[in-house]
Amino acid sequence: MSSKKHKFLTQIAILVFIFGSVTMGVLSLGSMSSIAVSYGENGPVFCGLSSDGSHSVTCFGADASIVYGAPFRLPLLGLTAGDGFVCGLLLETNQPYCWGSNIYVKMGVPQPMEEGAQYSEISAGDDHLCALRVPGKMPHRGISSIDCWGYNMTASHAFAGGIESISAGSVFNCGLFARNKTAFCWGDETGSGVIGLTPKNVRFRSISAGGFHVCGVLENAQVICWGRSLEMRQTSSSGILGQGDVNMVPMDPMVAVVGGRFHSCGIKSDDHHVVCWGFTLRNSVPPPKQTKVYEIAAGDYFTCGVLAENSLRPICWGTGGPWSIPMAVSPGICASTPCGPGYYEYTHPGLGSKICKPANSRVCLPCSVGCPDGNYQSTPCNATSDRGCEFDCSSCVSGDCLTFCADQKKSKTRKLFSLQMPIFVAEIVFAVVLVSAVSVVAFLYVRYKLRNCRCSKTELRVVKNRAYSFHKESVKIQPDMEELKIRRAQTFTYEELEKATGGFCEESQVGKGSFSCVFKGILKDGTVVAVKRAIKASDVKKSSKEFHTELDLLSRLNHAHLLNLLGYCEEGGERLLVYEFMAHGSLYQYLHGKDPRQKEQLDWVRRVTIAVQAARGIEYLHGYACPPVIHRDIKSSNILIDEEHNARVADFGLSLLGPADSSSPLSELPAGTLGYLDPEYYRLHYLTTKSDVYSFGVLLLEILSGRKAIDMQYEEGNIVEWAVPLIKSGDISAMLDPVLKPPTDLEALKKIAAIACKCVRMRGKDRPSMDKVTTALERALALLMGSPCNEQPILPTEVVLGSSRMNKKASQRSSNQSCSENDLADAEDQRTEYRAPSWITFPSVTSSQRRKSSASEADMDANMKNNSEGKNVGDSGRDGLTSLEEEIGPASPHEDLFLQHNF
Ligand SMILES: Nc1ncnc2c1ncn2[C@@H]1O[C@H](COP(=O)(O)OP(=O)(O)OP(=O)(O)O)[C@@H](O)[C@H]1O
Repeated sequence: MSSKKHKFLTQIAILVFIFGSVTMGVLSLGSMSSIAVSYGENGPVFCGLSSDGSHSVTCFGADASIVYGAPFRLPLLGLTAGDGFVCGLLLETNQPYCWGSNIYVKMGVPQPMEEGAQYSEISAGDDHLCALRVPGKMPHRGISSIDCWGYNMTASHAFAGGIESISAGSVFNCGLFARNKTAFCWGDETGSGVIGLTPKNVRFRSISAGGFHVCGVLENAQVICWGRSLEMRQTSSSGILGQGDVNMVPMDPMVAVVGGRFHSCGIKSDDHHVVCWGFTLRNSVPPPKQTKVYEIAAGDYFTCGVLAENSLRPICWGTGGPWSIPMAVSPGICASTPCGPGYYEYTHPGLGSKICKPANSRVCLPCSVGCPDGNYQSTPCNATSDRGCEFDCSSCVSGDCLTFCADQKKSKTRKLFSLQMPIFVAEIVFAVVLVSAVSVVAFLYVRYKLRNCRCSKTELRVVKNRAYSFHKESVKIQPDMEELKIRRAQTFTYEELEKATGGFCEESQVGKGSFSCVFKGILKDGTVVAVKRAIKASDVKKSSKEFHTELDLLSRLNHAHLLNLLGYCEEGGERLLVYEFMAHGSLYQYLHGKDPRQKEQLDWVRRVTIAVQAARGIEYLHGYACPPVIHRDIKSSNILIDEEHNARVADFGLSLLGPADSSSPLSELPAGTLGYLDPEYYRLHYLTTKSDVYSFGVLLLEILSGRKAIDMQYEEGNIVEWAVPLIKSGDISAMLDPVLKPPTDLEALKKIAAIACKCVRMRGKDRPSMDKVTTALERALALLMGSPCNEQPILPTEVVLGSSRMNKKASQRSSNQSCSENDLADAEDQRTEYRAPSWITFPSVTSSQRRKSSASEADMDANMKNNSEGKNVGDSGRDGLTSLEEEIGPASPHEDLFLQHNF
């Protein structure tokens, strides 16, 4: 092979490899990107690769050694930056070239570790640079090499398995394995405190290191962060830093994240807007609102992005950097293979594909997932363009949407008018003539009929009264109609839903409940939905109440683990609710369905994850909805599993709005499902949020044992009566689902069983509140997933939930503290420490509302202090079901009514 050809093929191989890593959107403090932000004594410097295809770099900022040292004649593939220096990967040789002033990193090409070594990606930390070697150039197959230069870092590292990308933090580095997409980190653990916290067995799309933390985008596009930034809370009291905790990640799905010193920013996947969290310096410029970006890169306290518009202008925020950057930069790094699934090829309307120099190379950008609120997807993402979204004119909320729809309506009307004017006029004339003729005939007929009619005074009064009562009725009807005008739910016609479900045919039926049948349907725009059709009940009033309660509740509630109501239809006695379709049915189907393989699929981690997610949904109903909502029918058939295998709490048909003070009882006729029903509520009609806690406890036992709540094929048919004594005797293996192999360490499941026991206590006030249950379950899940220590519950919790929890004290506590303390008790002590502020997790409620709710729980807890909360599960003799009569008195006279109602 000629050397020219060899060089050409090598370059293709390099570009192919680069494509694999770069398109994953790994940009950060030091990762490679088309833009980079350096920081240090002289302040931040922005560098960017030109968008004209020259691959030349230009820098802006106060540090002259970087601005004037930039090798603008050398074409670069990508950039990365550290403290006082910037590096680029040379397009021709695939070797790093650094410039600026940092005594630890050599300027110019860093000495290659091996003669002729070529690199696919570079990433800079504070005082070091790491580079990932091109696999073809490595001596051993299946071994990846990463070379690092700089302070305490100069070494060549070999890793078993392909590495997809690397990202450098302040004094550490992380990488992502290509095969199983798990993260690994190495470097100075004492200085960073990040390495030991790296989550195991968690699959990432991309990771991105910041100063002392790392954030990663999970496969479901949720972001989790881990690291030591919490300790900077101390620094904040000195007045240097603003508030914020980088571990408290917004719930929004994202396509990319970057890490700054103690903050991170991400690009939201539905609208590509920037979202930032964590510490920022006081008086810093906030991140841009409602601004779409293609790419972002962070320095220490300064972050920049590339505007997603034709100008491709950089935009920056934070502290101290250059604000005006008069250049157009490339929206990403050039790759030589076609964009893979989930990516599209960027084309600039003016420049076309001139952005990339190597022949047949292109910039691949990640497809957006979903559309912003109030929009629907009009076109899917394809090889050359992102998905398109259009305003949904049937559910306009924003001003933009209203203007757009009004304009559209106007232009449609104008078009229609000009095309159909003559027909229209003829139709109107015809209609007027017809209506006049009918009116005249009707008038003459009525006059003829009434000619001999004389009303008595009594008759007149009756007529008057009727008129009055009609008026009264219409007055009463009005608010009901108003009630139906729900902000988010859309109205559907019966015909639309009939079509969507193939005429409600048997094949499309996916489930049946006591009040309804559930059908799978496909709407006109291709959205797959579940249509819940109310069974025409003889007691119409009751089912109407169900219908309206559910509508009202669902349209107001908003949480990742609640089932979203999309719309409704009420026509001619038919009542239908339209929900998101849950591709994997219900937890009940998994646990007790006919196919035993389904049950096996739910391994322990999956089961506990579902429990945690369901707990979060219920916790939201209790603690964040205002007034609190009591579900009243928590059971496995109401826990649905979505496409991504996340749990969603469904069926609010039996929900009641709770009293504002969640500890005060609501006397209602008991409703719910046998086996899950809180004995206190059932017997005394004493309904609080703790009734849901009881049902949730039963659900936990069901998840652990794989048994139904009531299963008459066993001698002991009631799950609580069977499982609780076994757990209390310490024989947990006897109650675990025999279908699954028990985990090697039973500790986590023991903890969950203990939580379940507490939930099913006889007295509501002795049961933990849902937020405590959630926290305890999350800690158990962390343990199950093999977190290094369950003192750090953030990682697996975040991993699974993609949500944010904060752990104020975790980093302050000594690391040698026991990992096996009673979790629920711990959780109770640290309740406030793990609580994410409501604006992140639950945007529909204010934190003050949350605090109020927590306070009322705290009051309750104070009363409970002398109770069994602090006791070991095993020593609470009063928990036994045999003490039911003694504890809550005789059965209520309404018991029969309850049975009729439910069964
Ligand atoms: N959104 C959905 N997507 C997919 N399947 C669903 C959806 N909603 C309900 N189902 C299926 O339909 C079944 C019946 O649901 P439904 O809410 O009507 O009754 P239920 O909760 O099982 O019983 P009950 O009404 O007696 O409480 C569920 O168990 C589930 O299998």
